[in-house]
Amino acid sequence: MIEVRELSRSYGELKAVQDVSFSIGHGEIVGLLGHNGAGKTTIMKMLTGYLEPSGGEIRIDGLDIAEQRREAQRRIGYLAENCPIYPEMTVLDYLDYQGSLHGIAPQARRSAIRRAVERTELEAKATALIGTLSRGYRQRVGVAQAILHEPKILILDEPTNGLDPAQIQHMRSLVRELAVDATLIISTHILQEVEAVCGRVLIMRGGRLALDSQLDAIGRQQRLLVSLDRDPDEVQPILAKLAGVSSVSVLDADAGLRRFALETADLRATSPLVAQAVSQQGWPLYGLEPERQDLEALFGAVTLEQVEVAHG
Ligand SMILES: Nc1ncnc2c1ncn2[C@@H]1O[C@H](COP(=O)(O)OP(=O)(O)OP(=O)(O)O)[C@@H](O)[C@H]1O
Repeated sequence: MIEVRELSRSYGELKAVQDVSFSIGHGEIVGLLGHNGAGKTTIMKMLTGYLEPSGGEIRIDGLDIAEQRREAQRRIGYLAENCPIYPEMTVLDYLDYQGSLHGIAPQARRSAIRRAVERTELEAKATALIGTLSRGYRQRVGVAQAILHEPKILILDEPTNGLDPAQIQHMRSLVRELAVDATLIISTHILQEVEAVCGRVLIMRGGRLALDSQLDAIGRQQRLLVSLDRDPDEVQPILAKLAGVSSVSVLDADAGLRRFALETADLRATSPLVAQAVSQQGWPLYGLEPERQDLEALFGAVTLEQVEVAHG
């Protein structure tokens, strides 16, 4: 449904997005995560055809966005980060205007607007001026605009940004409801957002795709964290050769202590082997524990500068 191959975008010297590839199937809800400036909005603008890539290819439903931009855009609904909304227009007038931009014929527009207003629960505010609405309602107007032409793909840039907890709950249930008959990409830097609604996560770091994983696979990953006061050059050859250990990397370092992350198929079997090897070397063992493997831990690990020192 969405195919992205080696996508890049530079702003002058700055490489905002570099060689990003992924494909997203029908009905998936994908969270695009990353710190500020990681490249999320730039990717979304390219996916929606509003920004030209410097390199690479995007296909929407088989259509090359560079060659069939209009056709591709008909399949996409987009809530931009700071959704440009006209404060002096009423909700209905704004949706009518957006409907015309989406190419919906005047006779079909009325029922499309009614449906979008119902789905976003905007009935009570339909005749209000947009400038008088709370942030939560304005976001709903943005979503209503994005779903007017019933797109197969919805791209929402920070849909809960600036909302209060009740509005966030409402937006989350709306997103889940929209996902019943559309493919969704949601950009956010809020991890709970992704955990609450997404099935898969793409994590960006410095313009590159650092991780692409199903959320249910994340809990199953097995890593053992070992805290030592030794150099990676010293530790790596010893730990990497232990039975079951497939890689050893430095997770972080603090006050002379390094945490090494060991990938292993069997945490239980590997732990005593590590303790034994460390003790045989005469190294003090400052910590030995399974990694807390939730999205937060994973996000921290992949967005930190991670130093890979070995692959067994
Ligand atoms: N029009 C522009 N001109 C120059 N640099 C830009 C432009 N738009 C974005 N950038 C830069 O490109 C990088 C990626 O920005 P982008 O907005 O895609 O990140 P983001 O992950 O969406 O961040 P945020 O979470 O803050 O919205 C940043 O360093 C940003 O400053």
